[in-house]
This record gives sequence, structure tokens and C-alpha cells, in this order.
Amino acid sequence: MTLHRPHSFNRIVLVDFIFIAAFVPRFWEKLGSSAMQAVGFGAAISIEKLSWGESVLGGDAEIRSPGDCNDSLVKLRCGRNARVVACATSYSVPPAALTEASVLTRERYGFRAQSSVTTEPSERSFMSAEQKVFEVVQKQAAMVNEERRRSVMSLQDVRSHFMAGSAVNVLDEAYVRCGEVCAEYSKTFYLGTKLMTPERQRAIWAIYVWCRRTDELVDGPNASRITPTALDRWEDRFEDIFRGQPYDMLDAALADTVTKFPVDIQPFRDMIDGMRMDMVKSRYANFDELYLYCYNVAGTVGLMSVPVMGIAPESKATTESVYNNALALGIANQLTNILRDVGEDARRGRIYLPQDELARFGISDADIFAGKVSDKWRAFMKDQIKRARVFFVEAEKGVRELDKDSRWPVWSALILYQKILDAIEANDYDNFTRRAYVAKWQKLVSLPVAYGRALVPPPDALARLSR
Ligand SMILES: CC(C)=CCC/C(C)=C/CC/C(C)=C/CC/C(C)=C/[C@@H]1[C@@H](COP(=O)(O)OP(=O)(O)O)[C@]1(C)CC/C=C(\C)CC/C=C(\C)CCC=C(C)C
Repeated sequence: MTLHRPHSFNRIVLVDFIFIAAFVPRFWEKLGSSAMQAVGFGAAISIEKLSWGESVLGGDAEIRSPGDCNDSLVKLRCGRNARVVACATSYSVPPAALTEASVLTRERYGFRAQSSVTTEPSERSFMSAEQKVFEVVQKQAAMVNEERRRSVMSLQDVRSHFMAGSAVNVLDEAYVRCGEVCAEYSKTFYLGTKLMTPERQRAIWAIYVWCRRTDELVDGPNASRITPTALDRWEDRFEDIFRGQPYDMLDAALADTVTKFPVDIQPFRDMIDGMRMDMVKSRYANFDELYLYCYNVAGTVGLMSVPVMGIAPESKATTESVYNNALALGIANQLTNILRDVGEDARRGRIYLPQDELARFGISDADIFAGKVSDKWRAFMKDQIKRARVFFVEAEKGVRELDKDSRWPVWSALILYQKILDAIEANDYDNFTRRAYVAKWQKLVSLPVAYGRALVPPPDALARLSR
């Protein structure tokens, strides 16, 4: 992911950072002890050495997942009837450290860390990441089907809460600012939203800005100073948005958006979880683990966006299938980003590639750190690109089903990201020293192509028209 950010946005992130730092207890003291913090919030603890029922804190917490929990998500049930979710990773944290970390977590936060993808001891712990994510998709789809509105607080309440004492229409200004941020960061997304109804356009901007700010915390200029506790603060602040109590004007735009569209809270929480995972995890044992990460940081964007973009009234596709396609686009985009950024990530000591597949191709971490473009590497990359393309194909099925005004930006994003894969091939798979990018002229050409595709109505509707 890009490291260079527009200055104005850096300021926003800095304000967030100061906010987080100011409110996090002993924030500065904890700098430098990141390993302890990493286990402290309980989001990524390896429990390889513990088995089901084993007591971690002399009865206070115990592993509730049966058998070997090596690559599953497990739930730690705690004395206070609250939960900490641990995501098993390839890291080994000795049980002693886990004990300490759990105590630390309990004292500070009353075990409030959570995740959507927790497992039940008997059945869910053996599910693949895809199965777990599918449950989130089902929930979001059901929410849209039932036309349930997130009316925690009405628009009027949000306005009056946030605008107390102010003469100007802060909410309108907030949306304008969201649009500016979106335009600064992604001209293509921004341009694409221009065809949407003003209400949808503004809502996508608000979601975009929240995602961007969340990503900036772990990937922006202040990332090295952000701790898991800072992310906890960010999550608290996010929960307030859904309660209709925004902290700043950009949050207010999202608070308003979630009262107008049936956007579920879970994908947002899951994105924060993904960022947590990213802070402590630098290897992915297999594709299942990588898939979960991609869902968290990018698949969630698809799930957040579709309730706003809308499904075409003439579409015959099920809501669930469209959400699966949206999820596929997020996964495809993230996999593409990962393949493009292998060299950049390696320089930060990170390898977002399935370790078992690397081993199968005879590639070691050392080969990656050395930036070796061997035949083995080319063969491996071909395989990874092929997989990313499968997700793109899956996503394409859903773009056609979207509301007509929403199809253009999504086709644009899809075509542009696909072209990054072509660029990796054109670079002869050297993603260590050459950055795969889409030239400006290619971007310009893809816009009318995307527009043309967007004119095509959903397949079933097309069949009915031709009858
Ligand atoms: C029009 C449109 C595509 C709308 C989506 C707008 C939106 C809310 C975007 C948020 C993007 C964002 C800031 C996510 C934070 C996490 C993150 C950084 C994810 C990576 C994006 C690109 O990152 P970055 O800008 O850093 O990349 P560069 O390094 O600068 O190139 C991701 C790779 C993922 C973004 C995921 C999507 C765009 C998925 C969008 C899916 C849909 C809109 C669903 C479409 C519906 C169907 C049915 C297919």
C-alpha cells in the first residue's frame, strides 16, 4: 500500500493520533514494548502449546477450542463473563506471556476486545476462513433483505447532537470534506461516484474516509507510533459513531450515513480487527489465513459499499450472491495489492504470501528478502495471479447486478486493479525492484470502457428484454 499521503490528510491523521494518544492510558509508556502490547489486546496470540480446556489464568481464562488450535480462531472465556478473542498465528508466545498479557488486558479494558469471527468450541473452530466470512455476508444480506434501518439515532438527532451551538450546516460541510479527501486519495473512485445520486455519493465518501483513516493508523506516517491500545480507542470512537455520537465532523458524516442506509456494523469492526492482525502478524501459514486478512482489510469494503450502491431493481440475483461478489472484489483487489507490493513489504520484514505454497515452489523467506526473480518465483507468481483473477471473475458477476448508477465506479476499480496484474506480468514478475503500475493513459482509456460495461443491465433483465 502506498506510503506517500497528501499533506492535508496527514494533518487529519495527526489530529486522530493526538486524540488517541491523549486518551490512551499510559500510551507513551507503552511505546517500545510492542511485543507485550501485541498480546495485550488479545487479537493475535499463538496458543499452539495449549489445548482445549487448559487453564491460562488459574481459572480466569481458558482455551475453549478443542484439539490443536494451531490455525483457528479461538475464544478465551474470562472470569468476568466477557470475552477476548485470540487469533492463532504463526508466532509463538509462551503461555507465561499470555498469562501476563491477559492480566494486563483484564485490568485495563475489562476484556472488551472482540471479533466477528469467533468460533464455537465444537463446530466453528474447524471452519475455514471462507465459511466464517460467509456468515458475515449472510448477516449483511439478511439485513438488506429485511430493509432494516440502522436508526440508532435519527438524522435530526445526529444533526442536533453534532451541530449544537453552530450556525453552519456542519453535516453538509462534513460530506464536502469527505468528498475532498476521497478526491485527494483516489481520483478514480471520486470520479466514479459522480454518476451516483447525491445521497449515495456522499455516503460512499463518508465510508471511504473512515476506511482511509483506519488504514492510515497502521499504514500512514504515524504508523510506527500506533499501538494496539490506540486501535482500541479508535474502535471505541467508531462504536460511538453507530450510537450516533460522532467525535468529529468526518465521523458525523458516517453517523448520518449509517442512519440512511442498511449498513451493518460488523464489516467495520472486522476491518479494525484486520488492522490489529496486521500489527502483529507478518507471515501467513496458508491461503486460509491470508484470505481472512484480505477479508478483514478489503472484503469488508465491499460489504460496506453495496448497501449504499444498491442492487438493480430488475436484478434477479439473490442479495447474498451479490454480497459474495462484492466480497470477491475486495479480496481480488487486496491480493493484487499484495502481489504488487511484495518487494516493499519484504523491506518491512513482511511476507503476505501463503508460506505453504511458497515452500511447495521451493521458495524461502530468504529468497524473498534477497529479491530473487528465479524461474521458481515466476511459476509461483503465475499461480498467485491466476488465483487473484478467479476472484475478479467472481466479482464481475456481481457488478452487473448493481444499481445502474453504481456500476461505473465499480467497473472502473475492477478494470484498473486487474491491469496491475497485467503490469506484474509485463515486468516479468519482478515485483521486488519494479513497481507494477497503470499508466495515466491506461486509466483514461479504462473509464469509457467501464462506462460502456456499466450500461449493460443485469443478465436476467437482459434475457427478459430480448424475449
Ligand atoms: C467505487 C468504489 C470501488 C467504492 C469503494 C469505496 C471505498 C469505500 C473504498 C475504501 C478503500 C479503503 C481506503 C480501504 C482501506 C483498506 C485498504 C487500504 C484496502 C485496499 C484498497 C486500496 O488501497 P490503497 O488505496 O492504499 O492502494 P494503493 O496502494 O494506493 O493502490 C484495497 C486494495 C481494497 C479496496 C477494496 C475495494 C475497492 C473493494 C470495493 C468493492 C466494492 C465497492 C463492491 C462492489 C460490488 C460488487 C457486487 C462487485
